[in-house]
Amino acid sequence: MSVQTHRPDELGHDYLEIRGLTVDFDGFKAIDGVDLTLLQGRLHFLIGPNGAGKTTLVDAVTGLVQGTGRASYRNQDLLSMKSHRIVRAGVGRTFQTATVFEELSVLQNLDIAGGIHRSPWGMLRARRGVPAYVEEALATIGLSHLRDRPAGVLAHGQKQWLEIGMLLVQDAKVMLLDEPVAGMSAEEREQTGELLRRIGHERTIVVIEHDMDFVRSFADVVTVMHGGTVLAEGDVATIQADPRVQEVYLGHQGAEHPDPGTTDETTGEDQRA
Ligand SMILES: Nc1ncnc2c1ncn2[C@@H]1O[C@H](COP(=O)(O)OP(=O)(O)OP(=O)(O)O)[C@@H](O)[C@H]1O
Repeated sequence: MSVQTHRPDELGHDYLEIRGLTVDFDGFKAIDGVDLTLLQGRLHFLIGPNGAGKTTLVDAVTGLVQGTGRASYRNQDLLSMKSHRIVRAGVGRTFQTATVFEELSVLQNLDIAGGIHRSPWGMLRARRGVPAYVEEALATIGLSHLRDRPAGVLAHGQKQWLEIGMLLVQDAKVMLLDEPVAGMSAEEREQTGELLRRIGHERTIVVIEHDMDFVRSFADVVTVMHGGTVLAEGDVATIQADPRVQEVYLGHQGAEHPDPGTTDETTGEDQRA
């Protein structure tokens, strides 16, 4: 892939810049001096064997664990901010398990998520109709026809899309998604990839993923983590050809740590043609 010669802001892109990020759990460095530049408009995937530090990195950037170093977004250092302020600054995340309110309708889930930008007075006032930005999010995630259904009855994939919709109504410009296609059918995975492409033009999207098929289909940039550090970064072809990456996966061969070039980590199936 081409070498970056300009700062991202000189190119008019929004971006999140992580420098020297370290997370220390009682002397164990789960993240150890990570540098990453995550740029608007490119689907950026974070891969790596179990325990590589992917989720901890997202936890640190979103204020769930304390990190040192810097995570700069629009002239603010996220590492010095509380998690609710990070959300208000436009940085949102999803978790490995969906966190929607199951008894509430799809619409109510979105309305509550959008509430972070409304005043308490605005929250209390009777709402006249559905706000345009909620309608828009419903259409984008393809759930308009299910708007009045309780979120609990949604299919697994639809719940993940609702979570992405909740980030849309929060106006998250940076989205950090933790294994969004885990447990989805092939069709749902394809639809999720298309959704991320659609919303990714105007946003900085980072996806933690084990499903190498999904990574190959949709990644613009892949960062491989190992032992709390960045092992390699590049497009899919570059990553698959990198001997260090092959070593990390092949060196731990088995269902949990397969070769990224040939195996689907979620199924363990060999995908060589
Ligand atoms: N709160 C914690 N206290 C101590 N160690 C932790 C804590 N959270 C995570 N770790 C350790 O930090 C390392 C990185 O974990 P992390 O969950 O970030 O990895 P990961 O790359 O997301 O793995 P997976 O793909 O399995 O989700 C692991 O060794 C894990 O056991």
